[in-house]
Amino acid sequence: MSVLRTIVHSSRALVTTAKDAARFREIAQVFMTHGFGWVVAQLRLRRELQVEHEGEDLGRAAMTSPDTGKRLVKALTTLGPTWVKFGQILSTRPDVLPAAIIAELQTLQDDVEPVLFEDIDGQLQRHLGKDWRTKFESFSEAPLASASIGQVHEATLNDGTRVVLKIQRPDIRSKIESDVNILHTTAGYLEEAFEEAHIMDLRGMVRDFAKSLSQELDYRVEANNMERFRRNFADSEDVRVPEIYRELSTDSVLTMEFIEGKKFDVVIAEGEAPDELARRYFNVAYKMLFIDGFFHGDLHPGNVLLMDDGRLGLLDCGMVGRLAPSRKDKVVDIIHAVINEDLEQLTRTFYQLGIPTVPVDYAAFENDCVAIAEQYLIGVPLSQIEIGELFQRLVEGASRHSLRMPTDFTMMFKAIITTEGLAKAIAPDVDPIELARPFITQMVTERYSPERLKAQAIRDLVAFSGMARSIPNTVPMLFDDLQGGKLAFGVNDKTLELQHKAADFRVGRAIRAALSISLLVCGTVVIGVETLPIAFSGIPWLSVVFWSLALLFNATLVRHKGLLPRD
Ligand SMILES: Nc1ncnc2c1ncn2[C@@H]1O[C@H](COP(=O)(O)OP(=O)(O)OP(=O)(O)O)[C@@H](O)[C@H]1O
Repeated sequence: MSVLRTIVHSSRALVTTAKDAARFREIAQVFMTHGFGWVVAQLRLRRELQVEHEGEDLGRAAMTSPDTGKRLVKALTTLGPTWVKFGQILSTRPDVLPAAIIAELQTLQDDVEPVLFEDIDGQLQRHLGKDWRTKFESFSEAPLASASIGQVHEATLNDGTRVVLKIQRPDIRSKIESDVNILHTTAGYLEEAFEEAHIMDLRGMVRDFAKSLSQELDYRVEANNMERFRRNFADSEDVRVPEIYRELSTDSVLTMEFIEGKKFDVVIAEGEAPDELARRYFNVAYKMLFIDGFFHGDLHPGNVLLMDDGRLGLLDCGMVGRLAPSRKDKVVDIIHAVINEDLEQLTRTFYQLGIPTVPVDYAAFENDCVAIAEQYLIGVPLSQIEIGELFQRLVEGASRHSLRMPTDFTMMFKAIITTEGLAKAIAPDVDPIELARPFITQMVTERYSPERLKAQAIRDLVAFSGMARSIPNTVPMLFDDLQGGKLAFGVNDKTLELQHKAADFRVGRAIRAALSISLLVCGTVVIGVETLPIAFSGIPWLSVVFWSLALLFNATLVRHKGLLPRD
């Protein structure tokens, strides 16, 4: 099993191998040289790795300065593709790093040497066969582009079709695996040394990162993504996704249709774009996000081409995001709340989406989020609402209350920020919310469509009947546990503490629900008894007592402010 996959499936830091040790030392040295000696010192690794302290040390206090961000960018660029990509992922996490550093990380670019053609030739022989040249009428040995994982070459098939081949650098897989291994080990050390790293589940972040890199390293995944985009946009006149030539593609070589066009960053720099282009771009991005729930994870201007016929050519589909239907419902709630300036609903939905790392004080969280949302929404015309920035600030706000956003949502927010930024750069007057309206309407219609409601009702019924069947067994067990004192928890770990509190809360709720139902039933039976000839004048009062007790138990169910019931 590859190291990347091991990391994806393992929750413990791996002990680095002897081969990794030299690289580990090199990485620590690079960070020290760029002013991060204090981190290495805090991890108590200086002596172990035998690294020397060179130059100025920025110290922890400088964490919010742009200079720290610039130095971090230099260190990551020096360390190569894995670290550049991880930096790019961190740049989408305002809940993890201060805004000044995020702004610098957003400038991270690959800075790589092209691969020699003899190495490319070796890769093509290994993957397409020794006679690979016979499969092409012509093949351009000068690269069209050289990126961190692969190099792109132009070619012509024997039937005259223009194609490009994305060919992986020969040694990239093992280099990335070794670096991710080190990154994972370092994340474990950082979690032990810094509480923030622990709260943010840095190892979990590295695991997600390893998963997405292992997908980027397998070009068959990119081919699948492209084919899915092609299906989703089969009827669209707005977009063109390159066709894949499967017989000339493997996990390390991707052969696809050549898309002739001008990159969006050039279009923007030339300043010649009509509003219609921004509209097209929004239509494509909104359909991916809101209708398909399957979206391009990196729709920056370098990955979009403007074709001669006005269509948009989509490139680099290795990283994609997904939103399940239930998540899309939350997006509807958020946008609905934004349009209606309903700050309470906006806050509540963010809370429901977040993953708490410690028990959350909901009232304080709500105060903070409402204050943030007010700045962006109240009195601001719809066309001028900066929705991406609002989400970013809300994610930051949530993190101050130890609420982490799930990865699919941070990816979605990043996609919205990129879309908004790009479309505004093309046409500053375009109104993103107005353009989103038809998509939101369609999402709402789908959400309440008879088919969806019927499917949901069936799912609820199945879940409810399962629960009803288990009540006769679980309620007596819960009473036994309660009497035996097994429901008392004594946990120090903050994350576990929360989970246990939530479990405790659910168990308590189940018991109170069972008791109140029993009391209601008792009250009703007693009323029934009262109607018998041997009526006893105290019985109606007995019923009132039972019902009042039932009410009292239920009232306690809704008093848990800090742990609002989640869905
Ligand atoms: N189908 C295509 N048609 C025309 N040009 C293409 C096509 N695919 C890629 N290119 C060119 O190659 C460049 C790099 O391709 P791509 O963005 O897919 O690589 P990358 O994913 O950035 O590489 P890496 O994953 O190694 O960072 C593009 O910016 C574009 O100029």
